[in-house]
Amino acid sequence: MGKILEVNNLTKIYCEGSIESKVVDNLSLEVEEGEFAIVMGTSGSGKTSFLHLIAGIDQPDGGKINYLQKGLEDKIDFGHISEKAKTIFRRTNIGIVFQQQCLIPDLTVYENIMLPMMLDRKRKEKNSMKGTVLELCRQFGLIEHTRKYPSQLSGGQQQRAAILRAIVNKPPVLLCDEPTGSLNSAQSDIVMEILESLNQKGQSIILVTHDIKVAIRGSRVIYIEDGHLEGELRFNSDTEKELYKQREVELMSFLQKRGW
Ligand SMILES: Nc1ncnc2c1ncn2[C@@H]1O[C@H](COP(=O)(O)OP(=O)(O)OP(=O)(O)O)[C@@H](O)[C@H]1O
Repeated sequence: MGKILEVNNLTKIYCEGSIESKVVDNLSLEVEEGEFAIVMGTSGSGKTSFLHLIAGIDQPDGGKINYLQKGLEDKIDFGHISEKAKTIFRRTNIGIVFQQQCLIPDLTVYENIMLPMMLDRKRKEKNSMKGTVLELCRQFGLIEHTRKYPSQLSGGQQQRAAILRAIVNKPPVLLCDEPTGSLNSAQSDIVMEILESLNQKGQSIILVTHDIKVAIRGSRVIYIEDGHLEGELRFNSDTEKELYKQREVELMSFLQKRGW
């Protein structure tokens, strides 16, 4: 497996009046294909700002974000391509899940999940798109809810629909910002099981969280402090559930050393 993302000296500065604050400060890191990278750090350390930069939602003030296209030598310098090229690239290569589900209220679950496929330039046959959406809903427990509107679903069901919408175009990278932040622990568990099962099938994931129980489902924890990479922890690749307790102890010790 090769690298899927390279971030070099990434910088983001916000200005309030004459005061400049570097919220992402010369941050460099790499993400491997098939990795489940967890981003942690104290509140205000720059996690969401980092995610928004690599998602192309915000423009960096310095540094490079290279997405390495599967099977191609070419790198796409995501921080320096036009807005139009970025939108097209993002539509097929990056799935995004936020804490608030951001489903379109006037569309059914089925229509919400179908939407990225409809927008995809390489329009597929309508029947095959329908089959893909229904199969995903079947696999992830939403098949009985496809005709409902988001307001008729629980928070956990809405988040499941948001994840399916994010992955329906099979993006090489899935970015998640606190995807379980508004869910109770049972709903959070279901969402994490879905993300884990996607990752086991090869989906690369970068996920921001404060939650230790969520973080131990990943393969690596990237710790951000004051906008820069302060440390990393790699978990044993074995995902047996009995090992989660061990991971939790490891992670607690890693975080405590950083004053978390
Ligand atoms: N649009 C903006 N304008 C000015 N300052 C901003 C903006 N967005 C974020 N910030 C500031 O940047 C810093 C980093 O914010 P960010 O949301 O990235 O942190 P975070 O680590 O995700 O925090 P949390 O864990 O609380 O969500 C904070 O001090 C925040 O106030």
